[in-house]
Amino acid sequence: MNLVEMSELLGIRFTGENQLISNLAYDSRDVKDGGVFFAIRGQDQDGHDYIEKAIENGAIAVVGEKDLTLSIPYFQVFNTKKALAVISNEYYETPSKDINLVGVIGTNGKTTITYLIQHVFECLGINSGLIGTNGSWVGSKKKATHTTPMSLDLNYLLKDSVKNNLQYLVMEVSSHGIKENRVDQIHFDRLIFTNITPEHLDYHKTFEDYLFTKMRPFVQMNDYQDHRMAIINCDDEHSDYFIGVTNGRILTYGCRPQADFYAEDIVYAIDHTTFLLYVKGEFVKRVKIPLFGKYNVYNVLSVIGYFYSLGYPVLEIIPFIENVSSVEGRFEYVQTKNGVTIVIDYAHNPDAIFQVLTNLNVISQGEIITVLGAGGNRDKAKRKIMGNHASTLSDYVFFTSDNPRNEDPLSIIYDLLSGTTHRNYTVIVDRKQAIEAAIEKAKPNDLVVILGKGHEKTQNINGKVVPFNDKIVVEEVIRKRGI
Ligand SMILES: CC(=O)N[C@H]1[C@@H](OP(=O)(O)OP(=O)(O)OC[C@H]2O[C@@H](n3ccc(=O)[nH]c3=O)[C@H](O)[C@@H]2O)O[C@H](CO)[C@@H](O)[C@@H]1O[C@H](C)C(=O)N[C@@H](C)C(=O)N[C@H](CCC(=O)O)C(=O)O
Ligand SMILES: Nc1ncnc2c1ncn2[C@@H]1O[C@H](COP(=O)(O)OP(=O)(O)OP(=O)(O)O)[C@@H](O)[C@H]1O
Ligand SMILES: N[C@H](CCC[C@H](N)C(=O)O)C(=O)O
Ligand SMILES: [Mg+2]
Repeated sequence: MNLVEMSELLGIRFTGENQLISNLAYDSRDVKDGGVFFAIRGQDQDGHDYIEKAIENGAIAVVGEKDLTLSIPYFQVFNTKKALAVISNEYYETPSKDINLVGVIGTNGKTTITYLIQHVFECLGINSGLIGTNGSWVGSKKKATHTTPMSLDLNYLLKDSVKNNLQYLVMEVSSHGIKENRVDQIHFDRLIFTNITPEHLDYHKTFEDYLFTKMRPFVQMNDYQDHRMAIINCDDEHSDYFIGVTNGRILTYGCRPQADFYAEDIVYAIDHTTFLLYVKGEFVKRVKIPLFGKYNVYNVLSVIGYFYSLGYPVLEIIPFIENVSSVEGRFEYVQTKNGVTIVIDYAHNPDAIFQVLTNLNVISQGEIITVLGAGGNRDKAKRKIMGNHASTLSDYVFFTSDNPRNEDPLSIIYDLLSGTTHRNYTVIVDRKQAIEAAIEKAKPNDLVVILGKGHEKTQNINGKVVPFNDKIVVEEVIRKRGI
């Protein structure tokens, strides 16, 4: 791509010297000789302040929102993130068109579903890639900075997937990703809707904005592939909105007979769940999944629906799902020699906490001792409800820290405590000590449920990122106590 071509895509008249673009960057530190720098107004910083740095690093042009006169060509646009999505899509030759892309959208379940889908592809011997919270895999493993990467990084990963001959790519689509224009221009072949419950209201301000943001890709998909299809959880109270905006074919899943993929008679155990599966009203079989809880039945139904939509017989897919291992940080558990079960799970919003704890109450034979914190610099409204669920659905709670970031850890904990209805808790700010105390308190048959951080390997305290992993802490405590 050259500057003239870029200007045409941006709808801006350009009469300067035409030059070839050698790279695109939205961070001045990533600009190389011959590159175009996209200046983004951020929450903490303003990319426009780094234009000089970008020029020093070799930028030949800048795209930005402010009214500026520069020593190199400057393209003023209304929204730089939107411009970056358009340009990076063209720069990489619309790679999303050249791969079967499935996007998973919803408050909870995205990482689990994407992992299950990739596992099934692997079992089928089909090359597939994955982009999500726990990293991306498009031929080689890459660490993720975001669940849904910036448009430029996403288009690069998609191009890489095409180059690596991946036939399918499954990706998590976060509401931040949609609102930050990271998935503009992306051609989804399938979309899965999991559920929507309040989350990220610090960013979206209202639940309606969160809902309409999540609906956007379903509307966007109407402009693209003819064989598009959406797989929608029809038990979610907002599912009609998603069904309503989708022009393509729709498959539904849920625990009501009206659903195309329907589960009933769910039986729970710590290490598995079974349910009767019906497809389009026909009984298929009792399915046994090595995953915990009703919410995972929903996740599995969506995966069955997805493969059905691709034309795979359901009975061919089920055995693969029945032999899956658990997703890192999602309901991973150990049983100690003294009969205590310790669960590590990524539940970090009200609905996830509610789901995990209500399901655990069904199987619990002793007490439930929960360890919970809430993220700093994030949605404050959810904390009270999280605290309420933890205290009403557990016998005892250790309220602690979970990435306080730049907030005072104690004030976050006070917000959690404001939702408690009785005094069945202790506050221990240090997460390691809280985990130790919870395990120490547990008697045989009790469940220790450590929520919120799942797979995370670090904790952000006072803006500093320090190594921290719930699983390693648990292993250390077990070893130290010889239990
Ligand atoms: C709300 C949000 O998404 N913020 C994103 C936003 O950050 P920001 O607006 O604060 O950026 P900033 O740090 O102020 O910098 C502004 C610009 O200056 C640039 N810059 C900065 C320094 C420099 O030397 N040179 C330079 O050019 C930066 O690259 C940036 O483009 O733009 C940055 C990239 O330009 C992102 O890294 C950042 O994501 C932050 C880290 C983040 O935490 N996002 C989370 C909330 C998020 O997106 N989460 C969702 C998952 C949520 C879920 O489902 O639970 C996700 O998809 O990951
Ligand atoms: N379908 C579901 N409905 C409600 N809760 C779920 C569901 N699936 C998983 N959970 C809960 O949510 C937690 C996070 O699950 P998962 O990582 O799959 O979701 P996610 O949508 O990818 O989350 P994130 O937006 O943080 O990336 C799990 O650890 C579990 O507690
Ligand atoms: N994608 C979510 C992850 C939250 C995980 C939890 N441990 C926290 O830090 O709040 C976010 O960035 O808001
Ligand atoms: Mg995720």
